[in-house]
Amino acid sequence: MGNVPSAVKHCLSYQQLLREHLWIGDSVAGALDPAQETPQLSGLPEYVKIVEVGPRDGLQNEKVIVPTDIKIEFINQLSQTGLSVIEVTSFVSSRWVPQMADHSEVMKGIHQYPGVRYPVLTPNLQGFHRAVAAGATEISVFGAASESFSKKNINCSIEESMQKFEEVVKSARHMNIPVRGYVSCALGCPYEGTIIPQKVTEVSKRLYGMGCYEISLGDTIGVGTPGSMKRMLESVMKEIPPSALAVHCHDTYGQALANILTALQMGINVVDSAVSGLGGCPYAKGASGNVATEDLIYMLNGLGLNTGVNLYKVMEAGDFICKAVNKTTNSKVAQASFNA
Ligand SMILES: CC(C)(COP(=O)([O-])OP(=O)([O-])OC[C@H]1O[C@@H](n2cnc3c(N)ncnc32)[C@H](O)[C@@H]1OP(=O)([O-])[O-])[C@@H](O)C(=O)NCCC(=O)NCCSC(=O)C[C@@](C)(O)CC(=O)[O-]
Repeated sequence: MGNVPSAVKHCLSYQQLLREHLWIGDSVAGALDPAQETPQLSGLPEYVKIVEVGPRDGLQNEKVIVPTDIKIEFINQLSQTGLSVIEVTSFVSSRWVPQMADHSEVMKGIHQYPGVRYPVLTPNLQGFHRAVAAGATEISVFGAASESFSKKNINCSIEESMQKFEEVVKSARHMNIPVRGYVSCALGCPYEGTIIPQKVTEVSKRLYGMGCYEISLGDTIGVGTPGSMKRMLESVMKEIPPSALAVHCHDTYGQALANILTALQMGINVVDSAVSGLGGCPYAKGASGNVATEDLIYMLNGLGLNTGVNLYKVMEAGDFICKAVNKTTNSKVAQASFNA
């Protein structure tokens, strides 16, 4: 059984999972090649990059403050799963998001593994300078396609936010720091309801134009469907190539995996997710967790798509953080495996 984590060895469905060809990461993967047996759906990429947002999006809405050393251990465990991008924290106001108040300690405390990138969120120059001082080498700015959400989330209009982001991107460029751009409410807003694809396209284009290397389109409250995802992406892709886009799906209405599959079929190969389906935005009432990384990997493995991520190690990290925050996992795959 090679390097199988101990908690996973003991779950009854481990053998069953092996039979289902889910093991990725050692010789078993070579022996069982899911791609040979899995009929490929059309238009899918060969490789999918997962951006793990559990330590940031996953924890930011937790009411009880998670101790800094637990956050650090969580990130260190995730770093050993094969994930290549782990969003660590956000350099926002502790008055607005108390859970992220230890951003500098977390950033400084993690072990940075070779081959893993550790971006952080920065809403403005103040956050940017603090992030750099703490050792961040990649950042994300986070805008919205909804005026009301922008105001509630970062206390300024979309136009004002773009001006702040321009300053951040300019400073980041001087330091060769890559910047990712988020567009929240891409498929709906908790305050305005429907958001038209043209608005999402307009904001995405601004962020891409100012130098964000990738635009992550967020279904912040998880209301999208494959239909609305397709319509939104068709519009955004008129201005931005799919190679510079990512999707970020919350699972409130249980559509996240279907929405992600739609995006993959349209040529997108970067997907955000959070271990155990943790997550939610404090300023998006009713939003549930992100799509669970475990469930995403299970789907991608079943499609024969390469992620380079070890599902079992991700399940272990999920088990660790769920126990630490006293929560039951939202991942169906973890539930099925551990409860079988
Ligand atoms: C943006 C601000 C700071 C504006 O907040 P503000 O109150 O408008 O800020 P201000 O510029 O007027 O300054 C007021 C005070 O905040 C301080 N301040 C100013 N900037 C910072 C900073 N960077 N870090 C720490 N402190 C800061 C500043 O120093 C000052 O302190 P005082 O003088 O009163 O003691 C605030 O609204 C904020 O922190 N918002 C963050 C909210 C947040 O993190 N939301 C969750 C993000 S999730 C999300 O957006 C969705 C996403 C990305 O996950 C994708 C999806 O799911 O779709």
